[in-house]
Amino acid sequence: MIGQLVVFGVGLIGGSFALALRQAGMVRHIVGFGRSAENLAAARAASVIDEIGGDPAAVRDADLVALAVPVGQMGALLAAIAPHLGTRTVVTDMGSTKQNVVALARAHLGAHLPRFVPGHPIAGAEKSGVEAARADLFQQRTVILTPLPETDPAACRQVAQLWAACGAQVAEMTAAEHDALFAAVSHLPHVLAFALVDYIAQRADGARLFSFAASGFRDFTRIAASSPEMWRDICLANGQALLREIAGYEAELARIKGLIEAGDGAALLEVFRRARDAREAWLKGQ
Ligand SMILES: NC(=O)c1ccc[n+]([C@@H]2O[C@H](COP(=O)([O-])OP(=O)(O)OC[C@H]3O[C@@H](n4cnc5c(N)ncnc54)[C@H](O)[C@@H]3O)[C@@H](O)[C@H]2O)c1
Ligand SMILES: O=C(O)C(=O)C[C@]1(C(=O)O)C=C[C@@H](O)C=C1
Repeated sequence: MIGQLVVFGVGLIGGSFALALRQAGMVRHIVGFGRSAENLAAARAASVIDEIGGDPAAVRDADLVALAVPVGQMGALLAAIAPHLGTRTVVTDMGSTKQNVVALARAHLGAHLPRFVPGHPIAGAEKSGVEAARADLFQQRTVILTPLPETDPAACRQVAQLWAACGAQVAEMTAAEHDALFAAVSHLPHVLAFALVDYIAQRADGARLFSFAASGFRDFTRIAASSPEMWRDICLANGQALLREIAGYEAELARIKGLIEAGDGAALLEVFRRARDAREAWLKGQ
């Protein structure tokens, strides 16, 4: 049970974390900080938070500070809270990239670094803002923690217990492993979805194409409805790993293009069967 939780960024993820902890009876008082007064007022009205924060110095009374802002905002936020953190306060984040957040924590947290637990819930949606927050968002989902060699094991345990109370399974890996992995299975697909929609939208006949697009296009591009700011920040923060995955995908597309040019139906069938079987096996293993 934590007395005071301070959430920076009461959107889909920060709001869902607050709701899940409250529903689990794990928190007494929640203070929310944000950039948009309207979003914070909605969070207060929906009892996602108990209080709208004003001065970042309020973190001195917090048991846990959760950073759920776009990863491009983490540096300024860590710098703003660092001078005010109480010695017992644990800080965690929910950013989709980990090496940059860890580097920023190293740059700003000083002696407080061991009380920082980098994290990433592998759950979400294409929706943003507190209206999209749900108490059950993390049920049966994985949360990855990427503790540093310096991280206090007790702080790490506490964050893991809180995520478990939200219904999640907790896994640990290094920040570098995390960023390489999610470049392939999360960051690349988002870039592809945004790119496909933009490609169609920029064409002179885009409106006509959209008017005939159906469920295949809708399914492939659902995630292009995601927050542009969040995805810009992820692409910039994990650029190297993402560029490697884009190159790998380009090579795969070039192979398929070659098979179409050659009229090689047997080889196309083999690729598509292999992909369909791999997807089925992945879904069965979920
Ligand atoms: N959306 C997902 O599927 C998903 C999943 C896992 C992790 N994440 C990560 O969680 C974080 C939050 O994403 P989200 O989907 O909840 O976004 P969101 O847009 O729903 O919420 C982010 C909130 O942070 C606020 N904010 C932005 N800058 C701020 C600042 N400097 N100080 C205080 N508040 C600020 C915004 O006003 C917004 O309310 C991101 O780092 C994202 O990469 C997202
Ligand atoms: O379901 C979605 O809409 C998501 O994009 C969630 C998703 C992903 O699976 O790629 C997106 C980013 C996060 O960092 C974690 C999860």
